[in-house]
Order: sequence, then structure tokens, then C-alpha cells
Amino acid sequence: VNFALRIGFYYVLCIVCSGLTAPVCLLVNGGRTVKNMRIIKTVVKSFKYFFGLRFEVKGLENFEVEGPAIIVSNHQSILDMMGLMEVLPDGCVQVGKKELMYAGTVGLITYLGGVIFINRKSTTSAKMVMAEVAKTMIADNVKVWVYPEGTRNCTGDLLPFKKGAFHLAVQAQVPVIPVVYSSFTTFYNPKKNLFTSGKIKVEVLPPIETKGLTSDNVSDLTDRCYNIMRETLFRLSGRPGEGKDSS
Ligand SMILES: CCCCC/C=C\C/C=C\CCCCCCCC(=O)SCCNC(=O)CCNC(=O)[C@H](O)C(C)(C)COP(=O)(O)OP(=O)(O)OC[C@H]1O[C@@H](n2cnc3c(N)ncnc32)[C@H](O)[C@@H]1OP(=O)(O)O
Ligand SMILES: CCCCCCCC/C=C\CCCCCCCC(=O)OC[C@@H](O)COP(=O)(O)O
Repeated sequence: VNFALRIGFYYVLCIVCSGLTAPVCLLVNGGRTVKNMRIIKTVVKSFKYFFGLRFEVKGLENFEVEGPAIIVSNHQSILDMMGLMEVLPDGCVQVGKKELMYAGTVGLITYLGGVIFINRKSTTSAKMVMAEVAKTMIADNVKVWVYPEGTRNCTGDLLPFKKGAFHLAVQAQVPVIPVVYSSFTTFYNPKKNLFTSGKIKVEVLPPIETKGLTSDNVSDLTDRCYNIMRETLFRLSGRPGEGKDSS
């Protein structure tokens, strides 16, 4: 019951705050623009206090690259939205599944914030959207946040990475900045109806350059990011030593 209440409250908070924040975004910035993310971030950063969540963030200076970049992070739950807003740099939009667009007021606020919607059921259309993003992110000087696991995964490990984010980085010739959140398993597990207060360690890792790389290097780049993020995930989650031999 406690779990249902807390998760239910999270949903209600998201829906109500989206409904209240959307008119503010429209009044201040006029329509769909990444500038609205600043407003959304300010609102969402207060959510953690309702749930007793604490974030311990390291490496924020690694976001200070000049110009666009691809940010990749692990994706455990819908609660990630709080961790995302905790560290989100200015001028950064996320890639999200298109179903989010139809989630009522939450859909509206993600639309206004400039979220890039992709259709996961059509590889061709997802690739076309990503290729377009490679061009516009340079022109508009935006950073793009992608969850390379492609879906939520709360097992305490990483799913294999999809390569879209890394194709995008190579096509745009921009650095990849990995961000890792420690495992939620000690305080959040929907299968066990567990959702208590807890601490989340976040580490922004140094940028990985892609200048001069071509599509032939995408697999290696993906593996490199995967390995470094998996090692970091285990270290932050108190499971050091694991993940070192993965390939
Ligand atoms: C104020 C109160 C507010 C309240 C709160 C509300 C909202 C807050 C506002 C904003 C926050 C929003 C947060 C949104 C978060 C949303 C998170 C998600 O939705 S995660 C799910 C969606 N994301 C992803 O799926 C991204 C990762 N996926 C990929 O990158 C995929 O690769 C893909 C591009 C989607 C394609 O996937 P698909 O499964 O169809 O194919 P494959 O990955 O198997 O690839 C096939 C093949 O193609 C090659 N490939 C892939 N991409 C490219 C490309 N761009 N160019 C060329 N080739 C490409 C790939 O390498 C494969 O080939 P091969 O096997 O030979 O390597
Ligand atoms: C008129 C329709 C009304 C529907 C209302 C539904 C509203 C949903 C409300 C609140 C949810 C808040 C979520 C914040 C956004 C978090 C995005 C997210 O984490 O999406 C999950 C997605 O990354 C991966 O999806 P899958 O794991 O593949 O699945």
C-alpha cells in the first residue's frame, strides 16, 4: 500500500505540476523550445523532498564542453526524471519514446521542453529522426540526452546498449559524455513493492571525443562507453570489482 501510495503520488505530482508549468512555459517562452527545460528543471528539482531522496553529484564540470554533445546515462525507472533534472545542463533535450507525447499534461510539457520523440517500433523512422537531430544539434547548439539501454531496467546492471546515440555522436562529430546513477535496488523495487527514501550517487564522466571517427568506429565507441559506465555503476552501487572483465 505504501508503495502504491508513493508511486501514485509521484504520478499525480508529475501530472499536476506539468499542467501548472505548461502555461508558464507558454507565457515565458511562447512555445516549444529547449529554454523551457530551465523552468521544468526548477519545478522537478523540488520533487525529491517529497520522497526523501538525496543526490550526491560528482563531475558536473565535465558538462562544460564547448558546443553540442551527446549525453548517455543508465535508465532504471520513471523516477530517473528527478535524477535527470538534478544535473541537466542548459540547452539540453532528451530523446524519448513517442508514446510520452500522448501522456496528457506530461506529454504537453515534454513537447514544450523540446523532447525529441522517436518511434521505437520503426527503426527506419527512428534513424531518420536521429539523422535530422545530428544536423540540428549543431545548428541550434544543443546537447542531446539519450538513454542507450532504450528502456527502463532496474536490475542493478546495464542492458546492452543500442547504438543510436553513438551513431548520432559520430555523425555530428561531437563528444559523448557518460552519466551514471547508482543502483536504486536498495530503496526502489516495483517487483517487491519497495519505495523508501534513499541516496543516489551520480557521476558525470569525462567527455569521450569522436572527432575523426566514422561509422566503422561506432561499435567500438559503444563498447567503450558501456564498459566505463558499467564499471562506474558497480563502483557507485558498492559492488566494486564487478564489471571489469565485461566486453
Ligand atoms: C514540470 C513537471 C514535469 C513533470 C515531468 C514530466 C516531464 C519532464 C520533461 C522532460 C523529461 C523527459 C524525459 C524523457 C525520457 C524518456 C526516456 C525514454 O523514452 S527511453 C526510450 C527511448 N529512447 C531510446 O530508445 C534511445 C536508445 N535507442 C537507440 O538509440 C536505438 O538505436 C534507435 C535509434 C531507437 C533504433 O532502435 P531499434 O531497436 O529500432 O534499432 P537498433 O538499435 O537495433 O538498430 C538497428 C541498426 O541500425 C543502426 N543504427 C541505429 N541508429 C542509427 C543511426 N542513427 N544511423 C545509422 N545507423 C543506425 C544500428 O547500429 C543497428 O545496426 P547494427 O546492428 O548493424 O549495428
Ligand atoms: C490522456 C492520457 C493521460 C495519461 C496520463 C499518464 C501520465 C503519466 C504521468 C506521469 C509519469 C511521469 C513520468 C515522467 C517521465 C518519465 C519518462 C520515462 O521514464 O519514460 C519511460 C521510458 O523512458 C521507457 O519506457 P519503457 O520502459 O520502455 O516502457
